Amino acid sequence: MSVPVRAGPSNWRRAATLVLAAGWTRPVPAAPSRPQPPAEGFRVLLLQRSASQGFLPGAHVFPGGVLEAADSSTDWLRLFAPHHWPPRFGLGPAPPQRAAFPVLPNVRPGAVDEDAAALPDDIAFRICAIREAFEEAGVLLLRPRGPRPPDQAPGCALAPPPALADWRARVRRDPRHFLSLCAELDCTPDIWALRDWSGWITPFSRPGGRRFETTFFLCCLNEPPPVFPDLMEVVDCQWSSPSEAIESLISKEVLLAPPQFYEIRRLGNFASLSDLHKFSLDRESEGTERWMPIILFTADGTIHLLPGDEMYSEDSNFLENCMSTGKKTEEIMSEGSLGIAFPGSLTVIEAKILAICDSTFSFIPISR
Ligand SMILES: Nc1ncnc2c1ncn2[C@@H]1O[C@H](COP(=O)(O)O)[C@@H](OP(=O)(O)O)[C@H]1O
Ligand SMILES: CCC(=O)SCCNC(=O)CCNC(=O)[C@H](O)C(C)(C)COP(=O)(O)O
Ligand SMILES: [Mg+2]
Repeated sequence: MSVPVRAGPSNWRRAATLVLAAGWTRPVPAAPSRPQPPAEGFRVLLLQRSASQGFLPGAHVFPGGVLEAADSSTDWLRLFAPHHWPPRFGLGPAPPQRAAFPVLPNVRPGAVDEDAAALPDDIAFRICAIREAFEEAGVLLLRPRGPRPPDQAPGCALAPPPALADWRARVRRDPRHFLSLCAELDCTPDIWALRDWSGWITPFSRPGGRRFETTFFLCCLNEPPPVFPDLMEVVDCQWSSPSEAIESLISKEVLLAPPQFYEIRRLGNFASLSDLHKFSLDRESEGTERWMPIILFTADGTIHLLPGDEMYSEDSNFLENCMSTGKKTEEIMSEGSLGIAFPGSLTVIEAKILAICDSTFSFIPISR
């Protein structure tokens, strides 16, 4: 095993993304390719990125993007007052910080002026995810200003505002306008509907490659809201059950990057929206895991290793480097060195099907 590339430190972008899961009770139209309704009873929103995007062009992702200074602005305090205030804004106790590999350098260029007063990250990243869902998909996760409702049932999105296109253009031009939109509607971002879910750090792939430190939230909605792709950053959308999304990946109808693939596989463990919702509430006190895949270049392909894989190494060297091997992907897989001995992992057959994608994926347990 060698470590071929030495690179300068990456330029980290802090980002947030939102897994929107909606109960699905509508009759599914019979289509020859998909005769069966999904077993899961819920679907997740996937947005197709424009082919002209600099990062993951054409891929299907959850709504999300980079944290803007406006998301952390203390101007939000006036809107949340008098019902909610720092540090938790009614979110409940802060989840424990889990010791995590890797520790990123504490350099956060561009995102937030560290000298200025700012909202706590837990709030700012939620506002970011909600703003991005509005910008990219026209989905408005707001709730009327006022005390938090006592129950924690799945939420619902607000109807899109009249002049959606104007507001969206304004917010895209200047993210501070998202606060103006909320004020005009006498609402706040529904930060309480978002559950901490996971975190993903873009692996090192090449010097100067784009790297994100992305916080993933889950939001369960009783019903799928209408979606209006912005037709710029995002060109298409679909509500897919986890099994439909994986089928589409295997048949190459969609391209999913490892974090989206892994999270969708994991969502496939839940039979209903209420199971998923209950799970997301129950686990909140445990804190989330934040993972960085390590890219392993084989003689004929690429493998993304994940924590738990036999070859995964918690060595900070791999923060800015890949692994490489002279062996072929098939050989590595047949050696079982990707953690396929773990119970609940993808079967070798599924793994081989997935290997026809440009990258293969890690085969650690996709468990709850
Ligand atoms: N009309 C368009 N077509 C393609 N990409 C667009 C676009 N308008 C904005 N984008 C890109 O979408 C990204 C914004 O993503 P987000 O707001 O979700 O963080 C930016 O990418 P860059 O980061 O490459 O500039 C931006 O350039
Ligand atoms: C080299 C191959 C890869 O990088 S695979 C991993 C790609 N994904 C991530 O790094 C983290 C998850 N990313 C996302 O959810 C989104 O891509 C995003 C929200 C960071 C996108 O941000 P954008 O500003 O481009 O909309
Ligand atoms: Mg985006």
